[in-house]
Amino acid sequence: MLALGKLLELTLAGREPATKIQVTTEGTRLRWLAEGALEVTPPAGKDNGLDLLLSAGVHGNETAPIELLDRLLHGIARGEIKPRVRILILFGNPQAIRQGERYVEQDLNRLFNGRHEQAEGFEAIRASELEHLASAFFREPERSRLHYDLHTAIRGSKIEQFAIYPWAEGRSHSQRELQRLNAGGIDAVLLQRKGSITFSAFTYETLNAEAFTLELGKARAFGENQLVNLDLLEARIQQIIEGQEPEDEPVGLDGLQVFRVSREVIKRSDAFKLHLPDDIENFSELPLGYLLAEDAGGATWVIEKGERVIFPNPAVKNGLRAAILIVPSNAADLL
Ligand SMILES: O=C(O)CCC(=O)N[C@@H](CCC(=O)O)C(=O)O
Ligand SMILES: [Zn+2]
Repeated sequence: MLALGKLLELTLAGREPATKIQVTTEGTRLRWLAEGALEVTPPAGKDNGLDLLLSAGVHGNETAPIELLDRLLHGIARGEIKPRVRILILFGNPQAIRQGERYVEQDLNRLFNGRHEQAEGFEAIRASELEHLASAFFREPERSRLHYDLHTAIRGSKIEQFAIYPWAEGRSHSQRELQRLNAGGIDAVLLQRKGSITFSAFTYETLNAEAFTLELGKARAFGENQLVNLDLLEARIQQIIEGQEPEDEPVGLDGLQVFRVSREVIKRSDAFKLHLPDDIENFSELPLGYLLAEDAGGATWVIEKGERVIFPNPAVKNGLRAAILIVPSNAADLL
């Protein structure tokens, strides 16, 4: 295997490769760009016009998606996977990956769309670097742009694998991309209704890519991901990379559950209290009228009809999202 196929090993060791460019016998070029960042270019004449950004490890303790990208890159570096698309592989937060932590100083996935300019520390610098790497990668206007930012969640989930679809004024949802995801084992999509400061929101809103955060199961340490089954997604990503997606797939989104964001619960102060058991699962429906959270100044969040909760986390810093309330939706919301 070409040495640059060992991007994860290099990243875990905090080392730069001696050789920055390598080419497989078939002519696929690997180029090391920065820590945890590698560009793959298909052989001349074999490129089908898609630019595919695959990121994982934006949260350092979410290892199953990092292992997935490592497997795909090994396949490419051994010549077993034959790319027909340009690919940018990014391990988002190398320092946090080495430490096995969600983040070191601050949540990298709250520093995009310029938010890093108002922050300090190495995660702010990394967010800026990731924005530059993604912008340079998606530089050709006539090519298709697709970004999957791969994550796992802190807690268990009633729906294990789901996508978060960012929002931008005037943009419609791509049925093709949703169908692709559904074929890759993604069972639900959550539609955002406003702009955001996550990595996928940056590539969607600012770089005009089709972009999704993909939640793929529960976060565990390296080597402990036997319960996270990524077979369908891995097979689909490999098909996208090789330009080999089936042409005769049934059209439709019948297998995909649709939710939309009802409200975000923002923690305003140290007085914030979230009234949920520690083991509550994502997508749990809460009773109408339930007092979900309280904050300084008498602020309260009371559950409205049909609301379910995902990503509850009272430990976030003040000013950040401590939970999302969502409601079931239907294809009519897929504009
Ligand atoms: O399990 C949790 O509480 C968080 C899981 C996670 O990291 N989710 C992403 C979602 C990003 C998005 O909203 O697109 C995050 O919180 O950054
Ligand atoms: Zn995450």
